[in-house]
Amino acid sequence: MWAQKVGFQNIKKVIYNYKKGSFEVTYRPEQNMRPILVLVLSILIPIFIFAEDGSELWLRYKALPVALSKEYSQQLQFITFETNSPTRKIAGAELEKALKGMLGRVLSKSRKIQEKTIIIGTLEDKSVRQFISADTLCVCGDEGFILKSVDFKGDKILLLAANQDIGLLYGVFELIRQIQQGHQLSNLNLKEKPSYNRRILNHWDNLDGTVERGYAGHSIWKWDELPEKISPKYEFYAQANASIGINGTVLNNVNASPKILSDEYLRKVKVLADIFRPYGIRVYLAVNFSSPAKLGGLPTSDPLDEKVQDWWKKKADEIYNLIPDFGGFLVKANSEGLPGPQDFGRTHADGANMLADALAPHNGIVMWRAFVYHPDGDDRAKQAYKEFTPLDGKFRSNVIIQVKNGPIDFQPREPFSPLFGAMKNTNLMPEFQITKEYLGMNTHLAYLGPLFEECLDADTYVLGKNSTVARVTDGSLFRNKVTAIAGVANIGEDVNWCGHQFNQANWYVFGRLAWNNKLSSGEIATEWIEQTFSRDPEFVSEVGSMMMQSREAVVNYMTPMGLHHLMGWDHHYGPEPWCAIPNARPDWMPSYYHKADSAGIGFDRTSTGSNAVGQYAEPLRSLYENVATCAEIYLLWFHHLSWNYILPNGNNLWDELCYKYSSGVNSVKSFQKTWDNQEGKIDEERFREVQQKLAIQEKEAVWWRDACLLYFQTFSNKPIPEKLDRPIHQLDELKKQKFNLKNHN
Ligand SMILES: CO[C@H]1[C@H](O)[C@@H](O)[C@H](O)O[C@@H]1C(=O)O
Repeated sequence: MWAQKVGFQNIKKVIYNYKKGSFEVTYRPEQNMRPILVLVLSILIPIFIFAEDGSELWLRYKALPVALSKEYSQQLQFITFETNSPTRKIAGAELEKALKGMLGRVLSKSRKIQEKTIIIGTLEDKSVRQFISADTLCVCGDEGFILKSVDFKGDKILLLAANQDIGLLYGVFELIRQIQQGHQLSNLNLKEKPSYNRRILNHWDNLDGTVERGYAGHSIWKWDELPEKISPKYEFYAQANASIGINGTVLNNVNASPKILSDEYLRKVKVLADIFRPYGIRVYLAVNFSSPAKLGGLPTSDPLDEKVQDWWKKKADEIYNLIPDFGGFLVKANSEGLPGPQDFGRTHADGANMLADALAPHNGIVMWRAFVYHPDGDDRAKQAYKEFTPLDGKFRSNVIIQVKNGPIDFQPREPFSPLFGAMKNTNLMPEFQITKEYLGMNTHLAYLGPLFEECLDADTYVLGKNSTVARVTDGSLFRNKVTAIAGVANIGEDVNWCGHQFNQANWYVFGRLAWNNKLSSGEIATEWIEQTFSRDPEFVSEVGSMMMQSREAVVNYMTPMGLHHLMGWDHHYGPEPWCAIPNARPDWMPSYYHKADSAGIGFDRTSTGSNAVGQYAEPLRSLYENVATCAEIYLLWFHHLSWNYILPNGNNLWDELCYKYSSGVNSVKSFQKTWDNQEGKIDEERFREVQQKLAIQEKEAVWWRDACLLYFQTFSNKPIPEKLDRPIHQLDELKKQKFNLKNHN
């Protein structure tokens, strides 16, 4: 009836015009209701389709409170900025869009410098040269910038200066951030230079569109559509990355298909590289070491074979012909069944150097992963160090060894990998995992800022005190020319990009720490919340504190006190501490790691155990070795302790484990309350989505607690302390449950 009244029966088709941002309606002959219809559709349908969903990430540019907006509007009225390059155009457009959104106005372009102006440019711009010298700018390097308030005829104006256009784009994003957060512009005096030269996302995206350990849907790279069809997401991806300083992306999985280097795929890669270039983002590819044989048809892929070397050289030439600023290769070799130089009796250095020689004429680099372990009977945690330290100094200068933050595999908590600092004559870069393979994937809320920070700030002591992982890898300790940091991306084609609204914060914090490894994860959380959700001080403080506790909560309900790898061996999601598959690799089984028995629990890595402590520099080695000085967070990583072992707080080990698991569950319950308090402060859609996920997280935290405590209790034979909640599950039932990740996500 109603539809008939407004004339819906007359509509032939409705198309959304992306460029105009409105709907176009085609009618059948009678068009008497046309104007009303257009109005109704243009208002209602966009609201329905484009309700808040997280797709804009942190680039929302919401209107600021009137008073604040007025204040900024008074300070900023004119802009002097020649937007004469693709990067400058992007920077100019972004600033305009942001100011329109936040202040409801745009700046007037002006060539003449006058009060209330922002001047943006490099030393090529006369307006900038008036205020700054090459000497002052040289501290910013190629990508940094200076953003400061300068005196002008008794007034203050803003200056954003850089050596290169890309620095201007980064500076514009910084200025937008400052305004979004309501900071005073008149006191601004920022001199920025990124901590690492290469700040790279690693996509574990397969060519068939699936993503290894990806929990946000399929890959955003549409290989079957490229090079002809270009998704609008590619550009938004570049923009989001540039906003946090990421300047490189490895497009494909480290478990690499040789096909990525085929002519067909390189043409697709070129299209992406062209889109990313003005955003300062270089493309890199993960390569399969057997490509010469598998793709090129050679009889071998031996790195010392001249034909193989020649094949790689020609391949590099072909790539650089298409993509002149191609970044280089990422290689997973002789790891988890992948081919590598050891297949031919050669070393990692032989393999990496061969590729490095092919890339060197084009200034490309090789990122060679140190994620290696073999079921050889020795402690898995020791293997990368054992395999790589003898090769120190043997790698070419354009090779960098990519080392996971911990010695095992992206666990909720691990001590830092002992390789950091142990190879003083080799470039080394940290690899973090942004996708939360072992921390609840797209369901659990866990902000990884504190995890990344814990590793970067950890002191390796290799050159005495303050030899942190950050300084070991960013060139400040060993003066490396090639510096880099990588994060395994959590991006997919889900509407909100990352599978969980709060997973966006992990992409964000990775980028911000890669840009400046001295920032604190708490500061970054605040920035992210203010841009993504709200500037309401109560919201920021409550949600910020929830985020800051969230990773520790996961540690507590999954793997407290240094326990690790208790997850199901294949899905890595839920608890399976009992898992023992006959004939499977022992180092994939949880029992390999917890070593629970009637005497106690934990992995003895002291000098009388596997002696993994021996790989750390003094005084760490002794601190870890001695149970009395080993930090409680790493206790069961380094020690096998009796259930009766008494901790400094007076609890025995069993009781303390029970308290820790319970406290993890209680934290999640408190997160639920915190979040419920925020109702009405943000849009309904994202509010409900997070609320529902927290409810699942609470259930699963209880699942984790019960599974681990009930199972370990079969060894400890001790009761759960009186004060604590009782398990709600039965161990037998839990063991029988067949967990299927596919049904879960
Ligand atoms: C790409 O493979 C991954 C594998 O899926 C993952 O379970 C493990 O964490 O690490 C591997 C790696 O880092 O190479």
